[in-house]
Amino acid sequence: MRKVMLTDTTLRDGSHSVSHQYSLEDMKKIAMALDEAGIDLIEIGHGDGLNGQSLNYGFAAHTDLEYVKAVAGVLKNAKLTVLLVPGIGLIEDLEAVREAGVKAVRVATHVTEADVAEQHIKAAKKMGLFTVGFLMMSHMASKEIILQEAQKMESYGADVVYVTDSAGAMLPDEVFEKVAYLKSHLKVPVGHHSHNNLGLAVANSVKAYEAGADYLDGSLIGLGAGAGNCPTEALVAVLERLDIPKNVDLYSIIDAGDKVLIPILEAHQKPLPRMNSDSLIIGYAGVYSSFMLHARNAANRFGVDARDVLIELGKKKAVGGQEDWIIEVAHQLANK
Ligand SMILES: C[C@H](O)CC(=O)C(=O)O
Ligand SMILES: [Mn+2]
Repeated sequence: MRKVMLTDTTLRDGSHSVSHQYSLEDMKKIAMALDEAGIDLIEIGHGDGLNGQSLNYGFAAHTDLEYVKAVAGVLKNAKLTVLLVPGIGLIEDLEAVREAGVKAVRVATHVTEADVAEQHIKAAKKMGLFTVGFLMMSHMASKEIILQEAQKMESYGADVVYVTDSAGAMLPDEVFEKVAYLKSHLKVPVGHHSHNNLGLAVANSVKAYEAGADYLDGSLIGLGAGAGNCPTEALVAVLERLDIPKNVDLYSIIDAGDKVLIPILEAHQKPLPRMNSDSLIIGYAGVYSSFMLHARNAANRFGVDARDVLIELGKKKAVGGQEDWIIEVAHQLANK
């Protein structure tokens, strides 16, 4: 059986769950626990990636550079990783965090827009970074289109390409079909990042492995946008039951969640992630997970149902970066 590499995103996607308010000490403690447990890549920073700090996406307690500087020195084995959405993050931002100790980057684009990653992937490779192409909202495109976009990322130099289920909208057979198709046509390895909106994150991750994925994602206790990500500790337990080799130790990763992350969430007075009716609707409607908070706010403001706002955005095929649309949609629904 081939080994699976695990990326933990508690400190990046998971930062949505703490409104991007991790302190430097929180980041350090969690990163050390993940590193000790054997996580291969630890992704950190604002939930929306490098330079995500804005009125649209929310201001973080610290800049990405401050977080990177705090964490880089405490990791022994894991690759310190950031996420970059071209247009939100700039090549200069990547250069700055690379100088501060970042070893890997995931360059994320909407599933049909790999072209916008060309300069960023090429620049990342030139900087000597392990570079992952991250095709978001992969439920919105056919396997043929995903392959076409993945091949672009591969041609720019990506070391791995991800089928990313940003909205937690994909079903197990769909994950298998799309990952297997990429695996049989790409030269580089394939990865899968899941969200738990339909309660399928662990099952979909296992399906992705069975289809040939070599990289899988999780976050401690499933922290993350919307219903959260695939819970790393549950994924590790299932991989262990299936005898799939990995570098992560089960008890240490469980302890990282229980003894390190949960007390930090309690100190921030933040609830643990769970599937609720809103996040279920996100998976059902097939919209981006981080739309949830904005949809709730807009729904309250205009006196409409957040579920209708999300379903309408799904019909309009709204993508990350179009958060301003949420208010417009809520306003239109209110005027109907
Ligand atoms: C920028 C996004 O939050 C990346 C991600 O984690 C996803 O699409 O899912
Ligand atoms: Mn995500």
